[in-house]
Amino acid sequence: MNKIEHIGIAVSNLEAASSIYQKLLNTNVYKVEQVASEFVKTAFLQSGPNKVELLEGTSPDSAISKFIDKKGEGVHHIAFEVDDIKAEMERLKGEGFILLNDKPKPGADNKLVCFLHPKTANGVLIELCQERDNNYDQ
Ligand SMILES: CC[C@H](C(=O)O)C(=O)SCCNC(=O)CCNC(=O)[C@H](O)C(C)(C)COP(=O)(O)OP(=O)(O)OC[C@H]1O[C@@H](n2cnc3c(N)ncnc32)[C@H](O)[C@@H]1OP(=O)(O)O
Ligand SMILES: [Co+2]
Repeated sequence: MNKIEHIGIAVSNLEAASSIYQKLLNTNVYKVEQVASEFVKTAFLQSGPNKVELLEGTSPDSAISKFIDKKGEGVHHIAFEVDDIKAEMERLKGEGFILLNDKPKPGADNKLVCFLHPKTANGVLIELCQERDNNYDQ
């Protein structure tokens, strides 16, 4: 596990939240990306080594929409950068963590991702992120 790759924040309105975080971080959104498979629209900001991912649900069934319905807006997950997501998934499975997807899946910002259930990480949803290079076999 390398550095924190991003902090995911669940928001009800991506544009309004982007404007707030642009003021807060004194930088502009560098990428807006829809991840249809996750039913989310994301906006990324980076200041120094700190990356923030704002997420709006695009369907009532979206994990983000359900999170906001239940808990309101706020910090949704912590993503860690990994060099080899498959190896890390095997290691963490062996350590008793519950993986929410059994294969790496495409994420935003050119990553392959896997999520760990919050109940196996003291109530925190954890995301593993590996840079998605072109010749990655799914
Ligand atoms: C991939 C694009 C992008 C990227 O970076 O590349 C993203 O980050 S996409 C982010 C959105 N996608 C996901 O979050 C996928 C993984 N999440 C899930 O599979 C679900 O959200 C899950 C399993 C965490 C929760 O499922 P669900 O909401 O259907 O179940 P419950 O509401 O019953 O929740 C079960 C239990 O977990 C607690 N919970 C839910 N979400 C979170 C959270 N984000 N952080 C901490 N805890 C969470 C919830 O409160 C329930 O707890 P309980 O004590 O049983 O009430
Ligand atoms: Co994320």
